[in-house]
Amino acid sequence: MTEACTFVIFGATGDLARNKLLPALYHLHAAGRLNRDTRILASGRRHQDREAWLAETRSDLASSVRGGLSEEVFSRFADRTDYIRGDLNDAQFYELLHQKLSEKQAYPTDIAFYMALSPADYAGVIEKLDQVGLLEETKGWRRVVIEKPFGKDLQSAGQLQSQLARHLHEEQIFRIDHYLGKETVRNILVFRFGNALMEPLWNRNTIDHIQIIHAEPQGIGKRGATYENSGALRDMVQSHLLQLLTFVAMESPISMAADALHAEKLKVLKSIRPIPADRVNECAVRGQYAAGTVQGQSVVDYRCEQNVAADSRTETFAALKLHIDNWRWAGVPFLLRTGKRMAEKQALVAICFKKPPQQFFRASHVHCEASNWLLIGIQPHECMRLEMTVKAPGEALDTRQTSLDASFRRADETVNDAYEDLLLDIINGDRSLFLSYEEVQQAWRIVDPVLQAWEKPENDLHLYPAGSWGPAAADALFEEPCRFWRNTLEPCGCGMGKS
Ligand SMILES: NC(=O)C1=CN([C@@H]2O[C@H](COP(=O)(O)OP(=O)(O)OC[C@H]3O[C@@H](n4cnc5c(N)ncnc54)[C@H](OP(=O)(O)O)[C@@H]3O)[C@@H](O)[C@H]2O)C=CC1
Ligand SMILES: O=C1O[C@H](COP(=O)(O)O)[C@@H](O)[C@H](O)[C@H]1O
Repeated sequence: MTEACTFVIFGATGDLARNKLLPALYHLHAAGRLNRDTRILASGRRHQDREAWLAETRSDLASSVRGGLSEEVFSRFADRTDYIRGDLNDAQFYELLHQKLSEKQAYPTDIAFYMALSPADYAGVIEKLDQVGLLEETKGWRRVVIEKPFGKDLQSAGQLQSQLARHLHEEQIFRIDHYLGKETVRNILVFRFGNALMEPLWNRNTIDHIQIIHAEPQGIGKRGATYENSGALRDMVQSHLLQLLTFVAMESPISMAADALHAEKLKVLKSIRPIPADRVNECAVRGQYAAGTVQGQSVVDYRCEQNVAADSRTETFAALKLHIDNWRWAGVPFLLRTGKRMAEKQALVAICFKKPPQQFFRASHVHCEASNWLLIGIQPHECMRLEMTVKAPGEALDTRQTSLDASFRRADETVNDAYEDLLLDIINGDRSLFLSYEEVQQAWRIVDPVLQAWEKPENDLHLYPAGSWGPAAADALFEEPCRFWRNTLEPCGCGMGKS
């Protein structure tokens, strides 16, 4: 049970709120994790009143919540909620909001403001909240949740940070990256730092390269206008994939407290070698989906999606090769890849170990010697799976791949969605899984040269058919012939024994 507080959601009619935040709050409510006095004040433009907003919310939840919607649970959830309609640019809206939040005993005085908005709106909303006194902490705490991306490049992130710092102190700012709330992602920390076995292997001596992959069959839905200003590099790589990289690559922190984690993650980001402007094409590949078939459904070109320019050069696919210049990782490429309208949903970290120094069993392999892989499946399948070479039964010394699975969930255990755990952290004031500004700044430093190069029309944009694994050009990021993208958790083709 958490302490009573008020959640004000700006953008409660948008994609994030409807698909992630409200389901997470519903689940927390259903599980008895929200204090009975906790209240949710949703705000948006599209719906006239609470009834209209609630009807849509009910229908959204009915199609998304685990185990199906319970009318009884929903009715009590609805009792916690209210809706306020208004335009973010209208000063009067904030007066109304202030009045509502001051209604006697209606709202707990500890308030979290959630910015489920386009990044361009954050600073203006915070300034106006301050103008009407809603950020004063005299009667209770005020926390502001900022969604990614924090700015659109290094310079705008700096401006946003200065604007926020005028109204908030750092402990009030929760820069959220929902990937850090995912169960397997947090398990990376336990797997690495809770097992003495892994540490001696976790470095350049045994690891050949590391892949961090996110693929999704979905397109951009109704987010065309937002996505056109973003693209895959800003939408996924600058935030989620680089954060995953920090968990995989960081040194052991002195504790799991926020400051200690931030410090180690920051060291990794600072150690990433800058990509020189004239070498972007060697280290980065961008793509855009063309019409195709995804999971049996025909889909249109990205350029034919709603609110997308007919000549758009926005990337829906990005792949990047990075190097970390430190003692542990020198010479180990980190390959990051994300795409929309890909063949399957797949988020995973694939760690490829070096091959044994002597190839005793070469004759038994079809394509090339097998490597050991550690597959960290984030979604849809959560796993920690080590692929090993073993002897195939029979007279000859033939080999095959098998896997050791370190399952971390019993069949009867359910797992919270990332947003559920992160919302609890916000209520509890725990910032360890939220980002420091310095981390955001470093992440922009890494992607900025690529963003700038991609603004130039002469730099390649590779079209890929929807339903594929992206443009073939991304294969060229591997320097050696026997390296390949791990698209799925299926055992890899190499080293499966004689065919
Ligand atoms: N969608 C996702 O899966 C994820 C999104 N994010 C981040 O969350 C943020 C929001 O994204 P998303 O929900 O997809 O965006 P949407 O475009 O779907 O939603 C934007 C919201 O802002 C509201 N809004 C816009 N302008 C105004 C205005 N002038 N006055 C009042 N309300 C306004 C809209 O209200 P209305 O519709 O009523 O006009 C809508 O509720 C982004 O920063 C995104 O990067 C992060 C993780 C995942
Ligand atoms: O932040 C974002 O993440 C989603 C993917 O999140 P997941 O938890 O479903 O993997 C992505 O679709 C969206 O474009 C991006 O803004």
